[in-house]
Amino acid sequence: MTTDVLGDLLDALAPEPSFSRAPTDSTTSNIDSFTSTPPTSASPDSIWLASDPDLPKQDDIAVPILEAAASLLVNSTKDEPPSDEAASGQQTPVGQAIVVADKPRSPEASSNGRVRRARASLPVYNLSKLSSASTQSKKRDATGEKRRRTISGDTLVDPERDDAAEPTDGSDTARLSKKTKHNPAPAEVTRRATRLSGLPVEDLAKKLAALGKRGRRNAEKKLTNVSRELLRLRDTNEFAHIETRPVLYTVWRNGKYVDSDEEPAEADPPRKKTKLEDAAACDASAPAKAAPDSSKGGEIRASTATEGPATKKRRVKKWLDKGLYSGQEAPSDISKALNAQEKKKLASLPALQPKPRDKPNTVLPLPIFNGTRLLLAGRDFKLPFDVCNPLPPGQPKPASWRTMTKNRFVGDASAYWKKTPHFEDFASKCVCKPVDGCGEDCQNRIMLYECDLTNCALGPEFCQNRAFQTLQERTKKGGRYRVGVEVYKTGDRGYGVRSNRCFEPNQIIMEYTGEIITEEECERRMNEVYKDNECYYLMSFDQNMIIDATTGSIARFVNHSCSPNCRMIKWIVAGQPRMALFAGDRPIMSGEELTYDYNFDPFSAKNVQKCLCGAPNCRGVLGPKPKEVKPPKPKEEAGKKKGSVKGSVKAGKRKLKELLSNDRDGDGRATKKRKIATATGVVTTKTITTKTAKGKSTVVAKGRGKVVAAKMATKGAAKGAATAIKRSVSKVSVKAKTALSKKTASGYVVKRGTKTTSTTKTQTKLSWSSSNKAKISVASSPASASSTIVAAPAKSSKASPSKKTTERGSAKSTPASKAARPLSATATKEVSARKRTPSRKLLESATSSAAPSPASGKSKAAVDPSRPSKIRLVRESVYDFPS
Ligand SMILES: C[S@@+](CC[C@H](N)C(=O)[O-])C[C@H]1O[C@@H](n2cnc3c(N)ncnc32)[C@H](O)[C@@H]1O
Repeated sequence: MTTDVLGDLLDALAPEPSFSRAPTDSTTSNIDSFTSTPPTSASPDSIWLASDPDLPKQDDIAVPILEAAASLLVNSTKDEPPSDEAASGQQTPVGQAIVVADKPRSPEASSNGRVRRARASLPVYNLSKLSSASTQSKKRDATGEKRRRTISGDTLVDPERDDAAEPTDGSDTARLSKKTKHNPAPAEVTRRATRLSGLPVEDLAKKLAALGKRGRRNAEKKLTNVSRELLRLRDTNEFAHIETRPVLYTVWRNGKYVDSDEEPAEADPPRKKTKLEDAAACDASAPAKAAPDSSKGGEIRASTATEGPATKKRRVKKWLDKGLYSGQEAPSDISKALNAQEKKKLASLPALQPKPRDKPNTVLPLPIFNGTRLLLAGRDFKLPFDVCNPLPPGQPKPASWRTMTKNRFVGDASAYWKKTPHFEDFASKCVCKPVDGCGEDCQNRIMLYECDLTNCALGPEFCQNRAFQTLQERTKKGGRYRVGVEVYKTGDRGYGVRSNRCFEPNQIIMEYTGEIITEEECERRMNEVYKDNECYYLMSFDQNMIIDATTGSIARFVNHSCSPNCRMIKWIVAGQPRMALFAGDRPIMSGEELTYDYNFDPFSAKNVQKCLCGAPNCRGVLGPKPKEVKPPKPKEEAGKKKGSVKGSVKAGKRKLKELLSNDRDGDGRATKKRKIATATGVVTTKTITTKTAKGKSTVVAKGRGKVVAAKMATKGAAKGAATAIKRSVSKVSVKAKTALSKKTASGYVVKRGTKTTSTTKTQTKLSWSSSNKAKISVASSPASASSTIVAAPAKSSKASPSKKTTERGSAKSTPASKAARPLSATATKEVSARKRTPSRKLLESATSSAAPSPASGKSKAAVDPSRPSKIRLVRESVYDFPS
């Protein structure tokens, strides 16, 4: 009996994937296809899933069958009388064989093969629905029966066949399936853990091993047979997971299966209470409360009472389809705006009537038809204040050039720089307090020295005189807004630089960097390297050196304008001269082209370029700045300005420049107009006028002239109009010690008078004078507080009249007073020629221009004792002679 049962069991198990546990090599492929075969009577899906290695083991699937068989085995070994079902050829289906409620402790197995946990209270589940048999529930039976196939051994059993068509091989599994179908589970079935059933759950592999050789061979043989059937099955829709019948959905509620056929249709689940209902409820509970106001509420209640659950009425936003100004009168003719009648009507709108209790409206709304008018009139688009407004991509770009973010000394420049440490003589140190914040009165600021740890007691949190540091901070992270400028192609002047953000007045914008070269190197480059260039990026810098920004920052692309919005200013930063572009006195808007006045002196007519800046005051050519002649102020006005000028004198170089015309000393006393050597013929004379704010010292300026690279005479358009140029204005603060009779290598001569002051502000006017080995006479007219420097060419007679000569003097620039000027293309080319052959005519005119000096030919300064203490800071420079 046991052997028969086992045989049946093997037959039943033959097509099951569990057999893949002991495959032979020859059957591996079959097993593969076999394991991926979906439908079996036991659990089709699980077989398909078994092909996935990540999914539960196949043992788990085989276990229920084995257990079912085992239960049969147990029954048979005990020789128990067959039950009625068994007698009638019906056996307990798998689902029922697991547990029956009235035998709680009897051996049982989970219907789906999974080990169940024991539970203290044995809840009653409708296992026929929950278990795999539940998939064969009534509904499933009705709709999904056709899909079920039963595999018995190697024979597919047609589920449509009636009971008479019993499987021929007597497969228990097939029978079991049938029984399951025809014997619905009893109403009360409980779930029990398999491990509590007492039956050992044997491993299939063990069972196979126990079969012996022959048994295994039989089993394998059956497997190969089965696989052919399964291969056929593979082509079915079911295998390909093509659903041909509708999917049935089951309903679960509170963790329990709800059979819609069995259970009476429940009322709709409680809807979320709408606010309206809440309101109605509230109203119902407290009618007295709601009664006094709102007839509306009453309506709502009425409607809810009569119509049942109220649906929320959607609020319709009028303006969605009517527009923002819906309900307002529009002008009959929008091009004429409102006529009087319409205005009157508009004014009578109740919404516009003043209410006595209303607070006054301080924020005025836009006029109602503002938009209409704007559309009709139009307006240039302009972004708000500090919005970054870069150009769109795809702009033409200049040919690539090597950029340099820091100045670099090239060749002898470094050595030359070190040899002349004249800045140390004027090393500035401010005495500002936190409350001052290194503002306009800051000593360093006036001297154009940037504050740092060494020369300023205030930290960066208080000090406002750290423009270069601020610039570095601003730009180090990069980004268009932080950089704030971009190169763009202008219509007629090549490339230029525009702002893509706004800048405040006098704010630092970008640094002008490049290679710092000596004059000789500049000359060499002009003759050899740049000889075919159209644009030059050379600018006079400091100590007669030149910045060549051919390799440098984008500041080199900044164009000239006769009415500029920026300035190029040289500052001393940590002892080093640095040049940067600063915004002018007015703010710069986003999108403006950045320009500064080149104050450009071409060396020859060849180099005169037409200026295309388009400013109303355009000089017509790229040339030097004309002399500023301002009408003298009426006395009264001058008197009124007494106090203000005093303050303004402290205001630094830029403000002093403006105040030059007022010519007032530090005490507010009006001074006489400075004598400025006027240009005669082609000679350009530089005059340095100094003025101090305090003290009574006498200053005599004396020194030797030296050609400054950037001092270029005008020719061509500027010919004959060469004028004394107010070159730069600076305030110089000198310590008493250093100020005393100190002649510096840079050509400054500073003498102290009777009293010393620790801080003295000096206003410097610089004009250029020409000379050949110039002996500069500095003369102070008793009547004038200013010193005029005129050229007294000592050996002019020796010069050939046919040749131009310019001799370099020994003048050095002050850190603060030297303006940045681009060099003309041929500037340096002609310098050497001029050195040797000065024009007699020019020299004569130079001499004549020295005529006002009482002591022509010698440096001399007369002192006006009536004048207050002054330190006159004189810088001498000799200008070359234009032909
Ligand atoms: C330092 S570069 C400026 C950048 C130059 N536009 C470029 O494309 O490289 C100086 C040259 O620009 C031109 N330039 C600058 N400003 C000008 C102006 N206002 N009118 C005419 N040309 C100007 C002149 O050719 C001048 O020699």
